[in-house]
Amino acid sequence: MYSVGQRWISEAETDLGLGLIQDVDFRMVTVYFPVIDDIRTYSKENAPLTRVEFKVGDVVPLQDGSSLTITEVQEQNDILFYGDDERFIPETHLSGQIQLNQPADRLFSGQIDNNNLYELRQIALQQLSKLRKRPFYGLLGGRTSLLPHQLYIAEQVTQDSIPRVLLADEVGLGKTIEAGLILHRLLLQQRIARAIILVPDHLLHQWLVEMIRRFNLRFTIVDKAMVAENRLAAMEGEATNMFAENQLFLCPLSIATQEVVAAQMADSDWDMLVVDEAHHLEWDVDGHDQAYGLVDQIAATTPGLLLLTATPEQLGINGHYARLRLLDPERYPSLEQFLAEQEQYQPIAGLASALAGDDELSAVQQQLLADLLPDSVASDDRNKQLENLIDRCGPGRALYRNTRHGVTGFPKRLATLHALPAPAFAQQPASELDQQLFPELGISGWESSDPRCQWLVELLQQQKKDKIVLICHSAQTVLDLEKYLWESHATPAAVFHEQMDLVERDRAAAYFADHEQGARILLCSEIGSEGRNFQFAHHLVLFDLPFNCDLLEQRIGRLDRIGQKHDIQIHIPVFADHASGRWAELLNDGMDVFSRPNPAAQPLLEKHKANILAALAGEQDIAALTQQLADERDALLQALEQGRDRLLELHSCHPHKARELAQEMTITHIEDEADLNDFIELFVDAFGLELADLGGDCITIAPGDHMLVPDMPHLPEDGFMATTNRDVALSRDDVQFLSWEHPFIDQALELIVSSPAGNSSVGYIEDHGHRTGDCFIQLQFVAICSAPKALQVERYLPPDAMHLMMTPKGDLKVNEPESLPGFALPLKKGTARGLAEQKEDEVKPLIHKLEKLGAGQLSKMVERAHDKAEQAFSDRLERLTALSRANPNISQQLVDNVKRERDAVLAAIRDAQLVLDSVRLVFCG
Ligand SMILES: Nc1ncnc2c1ncn2[C@@H]1O[C@H](COP(=O)(O)OP(=O)(O)OP(=O)(O)O)[C@@H](O)[C@H]1O
Repeated sequence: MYSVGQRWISEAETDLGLGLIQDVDFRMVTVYFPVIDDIRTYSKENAPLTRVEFKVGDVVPLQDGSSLTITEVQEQNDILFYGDDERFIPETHLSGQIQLNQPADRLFSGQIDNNNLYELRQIALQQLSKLRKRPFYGLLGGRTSLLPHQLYIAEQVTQDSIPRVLLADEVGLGKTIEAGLILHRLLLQQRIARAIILVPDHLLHQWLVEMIRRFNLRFTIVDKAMVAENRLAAMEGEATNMFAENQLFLCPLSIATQEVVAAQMADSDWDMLVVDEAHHLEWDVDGHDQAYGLVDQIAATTPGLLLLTATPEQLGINGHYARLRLLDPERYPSLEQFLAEQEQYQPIAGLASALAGDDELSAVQQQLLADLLPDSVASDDRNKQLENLIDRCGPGRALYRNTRHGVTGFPKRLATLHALPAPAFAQQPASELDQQLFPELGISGWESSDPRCQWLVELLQQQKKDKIVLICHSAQTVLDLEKYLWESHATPAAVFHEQMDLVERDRAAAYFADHEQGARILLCSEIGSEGRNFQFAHHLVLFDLPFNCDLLEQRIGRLDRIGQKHDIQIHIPVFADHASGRWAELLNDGMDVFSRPNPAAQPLLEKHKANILAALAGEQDIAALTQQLADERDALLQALEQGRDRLLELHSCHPHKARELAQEMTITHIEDEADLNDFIELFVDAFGLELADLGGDCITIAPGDHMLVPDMPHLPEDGFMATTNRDVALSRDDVQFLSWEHPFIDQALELIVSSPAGNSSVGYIEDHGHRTGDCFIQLQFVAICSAPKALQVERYLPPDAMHLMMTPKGDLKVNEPESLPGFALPLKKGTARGLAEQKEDEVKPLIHKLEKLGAGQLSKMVERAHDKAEQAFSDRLERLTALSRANPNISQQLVDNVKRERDAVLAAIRDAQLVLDSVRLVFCG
């Protein structure tokens, strides 16, 4: 078969050009590829090579740069000689640049793909088109349950431009997941490439793991070693920006605020900045902290900004305003205006609720609607009116907050106060608040006389096997308690406090999480009260109570989060007749902070701070104050529920739409799962990978011995375990969750459509009603737009642009591949080649004719896509323009951005080209 000097082409890597056989032995064949000036050695048995033979009429380029129009072909000693009227050239002299990857060229030069590969290519094209058109593309591939409130936010904020929003869902409702969904979608759509996440130090690894495990997003951690290396390089005169090498970074706040790191970070270009626990960014009229300054600086030049906090007002309303200002400076020009607006939401919320509930509008509400939305008052569409009202007159488009009230399905919080006698050290007069609330601080050996310690031991005994999280104010208390439990009762505890380094903290959390061997109790200082996931436990001990209701909410939120399956038992040991006992009573009976997240609590604490402090010190009647707080709490809650919070709820999650979206996505996922399983089987088979069924909906995919493409990205050397079943993926971290959005599948799709694999094929059908030997010609065209992917032009002009089929009788079928009478069956390669050669003279001109016909359809296709895109953009623009007139929520810059995007999309559509993607001849057998 193979002879030295012959020209062959690699079927899998056609971009290598025309290869020259250099050596053949009894087992191997060696081919030199001039284009890459390199050789490849293949086993003779199954080399993916095709012999290249040109024919009379072909024009071929030669090594000397000239070309030859072939008029005669001769063969001597297995080598072809091509001649025209003047010369005869051996095939060795042909240029190596020749690339036979066009479908028709491949078909008639014998590079005929297996029918399965052709089918696979069609599936890949259709699937890519389907994915690109999906409004929720990028939100299905995460290893997450499809929760309506999260999907709604992620879809809403990524629809138009790159989001700048405050994700302020109550604790544990999934802000990290929402941020992950948003990042995943934007990265997949290539609308962003460079992102940095700033996190409190103790949440660094949790973020890293969540991003990889759930979204396959690999972030580079900025750590001390990286900073030291950068410093060293600078000292050696090789200064570089440490953020230049990679695209996705996770940086602990303590490192981000170091001068040299902050400077390099601010000097880098980012597409997205994410800040977790953003309430720590401190701002006041008089100044701000370093972290706020850094975020302010980066936010000014970065298109996307996500701030995450469950307790936006934890450090005061001013700070909340300042963070909103970072997101949208034009919407929030001054603190005074912001505070004034807070007072005016009630009538708007009343109107919004009436519209949402389809209630009859009162005369006052009708007038309000006319005043607020003069352009949509006449509309019958209540949904639209509601949307417009929330858009234009709500607390701002930058703020999203889901609450348990809206999301539902959470377990109960059951708090028990345990009044214990105050030990002697706690009865000393204490002027400082900290001394009153945390009397053990600074007292050595306190644990031996503190009844809370013995009480804790008893609690551990009572709860038998259940895990317990204990949170207290200080690291020293944690250490003392650990010692006490171990030395007095041989009870090991996991500890988590600020004096441990990050690795030790993660190890401690893992030790506690371990079901079999782990500790039963985790002792945390206040740093354990933020962000961490301890929902596998349902007993929480609040060993002391901080003077901050939002902080308490954060503590309880460690257990009361998505995934919690039990009611949460909150145990609160306090001292009777003591500040700690009085504080617990005020919190429980006055402000009601333990039974549910209570938005009225922190404002009440701030308002009555002086009286509360006096009551703690025993200088004021506690019963009267408790009653006053309870009365005001109910009134404030009612006002909030009827005002700001109601608007926020309506804006953050339209329950009906959110449910519909989640349902649609669930159905799509089920369909996807079936399609994807078929695709994986075909792909693995066609590309020479190994697939094994492990049972329980799990498979392994591994490299095979005869891979079509030697190095497949995202395919580890020893393969990987995977599942397409979301429930299995959610319960098993050791298997990858394969979806159409998984990088391995995404790469597989790209690999198929960007290579010639499957673009020329021959098959046959039985039971066709035609003469044996007749053939159907199938041509698939793709639309190519040379526009950045970020513009997502494919939403309007999907790649699988047109399918043409000519029947043996000469009838033309447009976009009806299913009208082929029967499923095309594969032929042996030799038979397929013979049939294609036989029909070449007849079919080649027909293919050219069909190609021209296809090209003629381009203008109509472009026109349709243009109209569709224009319509979509005009809806968006109309809304934005109306908003910007009526409400400062929308800046002119946003309108201009959308216009620019529209112009670029329309231009790309106008310049689209139609290209023949694949050809198949289907013979009637
Ligand atoms: N859609 C989901 N599917 C599966 N698990 C989820 C989902 N959403 C959230 N979780 C899990 O619920 C827990 C809480 O989620 P997350 O950490 O995102 O909440 P959060 O709002 O950021 O919490 P916090 O207010 O404490 O910072 C985490 O363990 C997370 O992995």
